[in-house]
Amino acid sequence: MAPTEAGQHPRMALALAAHDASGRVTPIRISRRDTGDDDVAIQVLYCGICHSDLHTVKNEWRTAIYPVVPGHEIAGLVTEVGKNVTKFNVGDKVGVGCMANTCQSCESCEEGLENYCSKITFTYNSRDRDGTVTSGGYSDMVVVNQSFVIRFPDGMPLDKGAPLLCAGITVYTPMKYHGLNEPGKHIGIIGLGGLGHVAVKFAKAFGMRVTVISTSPEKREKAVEKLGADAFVVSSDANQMKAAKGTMHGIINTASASMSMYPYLALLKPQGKMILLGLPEKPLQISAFSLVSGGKTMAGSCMGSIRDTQEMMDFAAKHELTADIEVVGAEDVNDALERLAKGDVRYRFVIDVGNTLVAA
Ligand SMILES: NC(=O)C1=CN([C@@H]2O[C@H](COP(=O)(O)OP(=O)(O)OC[C@H]3O[C@@H](n4cnc5c(N)ncnc54)[C@H](OP(=O)(O)O)[C@@H]3O)[C@@H](O)[C@H]2O)C=CC1
Ligand SMILES: O=C/C=C/c1ccc(O)c(O)c1
Ligand SMILES: [Zn+2]
Ligand SMILES: [Zn+2]
Repeated sequence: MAPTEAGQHPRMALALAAHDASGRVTPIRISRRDTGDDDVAIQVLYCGICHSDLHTVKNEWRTAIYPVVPGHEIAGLVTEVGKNVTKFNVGDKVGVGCMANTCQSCESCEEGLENYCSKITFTYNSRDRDGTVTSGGYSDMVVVNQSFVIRFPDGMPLDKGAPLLCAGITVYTPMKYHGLNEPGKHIGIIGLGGLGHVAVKFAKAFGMRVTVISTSPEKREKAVEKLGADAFVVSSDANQMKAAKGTMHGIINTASASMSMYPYLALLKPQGKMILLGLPEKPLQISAFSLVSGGKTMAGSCMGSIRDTQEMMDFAAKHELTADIEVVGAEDVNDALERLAKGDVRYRFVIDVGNTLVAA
């Protein structure tokens, strides 16, 4: 299908965009800004397919600004740098996650927690400073301010490393800031998908006991044998949930759909913490008693800072920790999005942009 025209910047790029809430994308020509003094231009080689992309293109969060070019687990090569850019050179292996700009002056930005900036611009589907809408990494090139570009450490592959730029940092951050990275502690991971499976890998790298809590019994064998989970609990099995009751110091919730929190909070020890990462379309159901009795905490966590993202990538490279991926061509992205909606991926789709998103 011939790409359609769109965009207000001076140079053209190829992309895949959603034009409605069907959950499908089609080829489109978009425009990208010229490389400014503080910008890095990147040839996109790989881009992960995060469930947030699916929530967005299906307008489940009611935020879609169509045409939406999703993609925020971007990996590629530097092709051009602005005159103020000193940290990167042409040919460098780099990545871009979910942030493309922040105000750099609010309290959060001042604290180095720009992921909580009140004026954040996301890499995709987000109004930028110049009024245009950001287009993400389902595209053959991106232009990003140098402050939001991550260096790929030596030995970290672009394809298996791309999902760490969102899934990786999103699970790493709460483990770091909520003391859920201490050897010997017991952590539960709800949802064995893109975020969930890298959460298992990071938790094991931190020396923790890990229990996967899943709606999919068929995921058990690989979770234990391949990912190294110490235990696997099927959330619909009352006996398995009862046996795990009150045993976990913390739980990372990556579920992409709504659920009743009661049975999951019961798995926490007194004063345990449930960290919410999943962003389901519908609200979660929770009763006060399930938090109050036991003095338990629920906290949200959003992506992570650029500094922590670089720290996470370096940690992952040192521990040879990468995502388990299924590489798809641009022509198969719609099938991948359909399969993702059904949980039929082990555990992250990654688009081979460099070899397959090419002009017809
Ligand atoms: N807070 C943040 O900064 C970020 C949030 N997100 C959000 O995190 C969520 C997960 O993203 P991602 O890992 O890419 O998604 P995936 O689809 O890869 O994984 C989600 C997992 O949730 C589980 N799940 C699905 N439905 C239910 C249900 N009804 N009850 C319990 N578990 C369920 C499934 O695991 P299983 O089969 O094992 O049950 C599924 O594999 C999304 O909502 C996404 O938007 C993503 C990135 C950043
Ligand atoms: O997949 C990454 C999405 C992160 C995200 C976090 C918070 C929020 O409000 C979003 O719109 C996206
Ligand atoms: Zn994401
Ligand atoms: Zn700010």
